[in-house]
Amino acid sequence: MTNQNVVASDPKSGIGLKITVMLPNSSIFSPAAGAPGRYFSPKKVLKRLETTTDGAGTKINAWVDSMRDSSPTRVKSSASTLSETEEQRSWIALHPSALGKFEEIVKASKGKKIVMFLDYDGTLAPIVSDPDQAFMTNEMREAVRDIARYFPTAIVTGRCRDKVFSFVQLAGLYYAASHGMDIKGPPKKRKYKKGNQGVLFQPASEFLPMIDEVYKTLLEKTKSIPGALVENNKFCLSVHFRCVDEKRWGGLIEQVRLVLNQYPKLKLTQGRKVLEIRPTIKWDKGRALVFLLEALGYANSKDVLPIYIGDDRTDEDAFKVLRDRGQGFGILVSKTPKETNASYSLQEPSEVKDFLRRLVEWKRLCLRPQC
Ligand SMILES: O=P(O)(O)OC[C@H]1O[C@H](O[C@H]2O[C@H](CO)[C@@H](O)[C@H](O)[C@H]2O)[C@H](O)[C@@H](O)[C@@H]1O
Repeated sequence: MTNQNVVASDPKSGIGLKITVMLPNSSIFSPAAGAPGRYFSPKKVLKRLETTTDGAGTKINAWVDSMRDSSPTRVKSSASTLSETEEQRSWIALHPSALGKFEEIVKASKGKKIVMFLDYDGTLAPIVSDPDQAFMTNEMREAVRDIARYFPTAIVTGRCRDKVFSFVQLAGLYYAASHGMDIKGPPKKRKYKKGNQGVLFQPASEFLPMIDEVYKTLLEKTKSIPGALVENNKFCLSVHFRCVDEKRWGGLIEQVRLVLNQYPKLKLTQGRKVLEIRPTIKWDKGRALVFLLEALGYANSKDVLPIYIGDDRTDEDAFKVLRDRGQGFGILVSKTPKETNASYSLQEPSEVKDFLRRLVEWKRLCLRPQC
């Protein structure tokens, strides 16, 4: 257990109260309580302190609260002092539209090679309730294909590689699937050894049998929960709760936690209405981005401008890498203010498509002889 500061605002007086509460230590996943700048009503704080626990002592209610927040964590500044519009305005000032600041972005790329990193769900394709139906539009496919003609481009996704390829259907890209644990380059690259069919890195291969076993167990354990869906992403698993009645979220997380208690080498994280199970190895989308930059010959290079576009909590690892390196830009796809390490924002996949098209147009103009 650790002490954490939670700021709760009294609904009547509107006064913010700073309360120190004990929260479970979790190397697996820290529910959002106590995150900087987050505000909770006293009722919500008390709810968090309820003592429903699973076998590992983790508070189920804290998980359910966190599941409600979804991904990434919504910014909730003091509701009593800031209206939603003001909140939106101050967030946009910090994370302006990448379309509005397009000139600023391309100016920063002067003398540098742009490398594009694109998340899939929520970025290239809109969020839908059935994960098997998350198709991207043909217009988006064309925009990605054009982008990849001018700039090295990688799809960085939690999905398994075959699945995301069946959606994207573009061969000339890098694919960093299963949250970056399955990285493959374009097929005809001679740069990589013959025979490896373009596979560059699979840091979690030893976990395959375990992931498969947990997949089967979770299918069994969750089958009585209507709407619950377990997706096998090869090196990781997704347990979807988008179609599960909120009253049953507690039961679902309890089942998942009970199974995972038997597998200390797996960890649980959270995405958009999804629980994600992954090996505890130190690998994420941020590390995959660094790996790909190195594979492309840009290790420690100042001549590169990586641009990463994503919408999810897992994309924050990549945004953070860019921020820490002071290199390139993260662009968060979100309509609402969220805690993020991204520099810019776009509202939805259609804006992502517009941004990609503008980059292509700009590059074509630059390649003209008079430019
Ligand atoms: O890294 P990503 O490409 O963003 O993948 C993250 C997860 O995306 C998918 O789930 C999300 O999209 C679904 C379809 O729109 C939606 O139903 C679900 O609620 C979202 O969480 C995918 O199904 C997961 O396996 C990925 O981990």
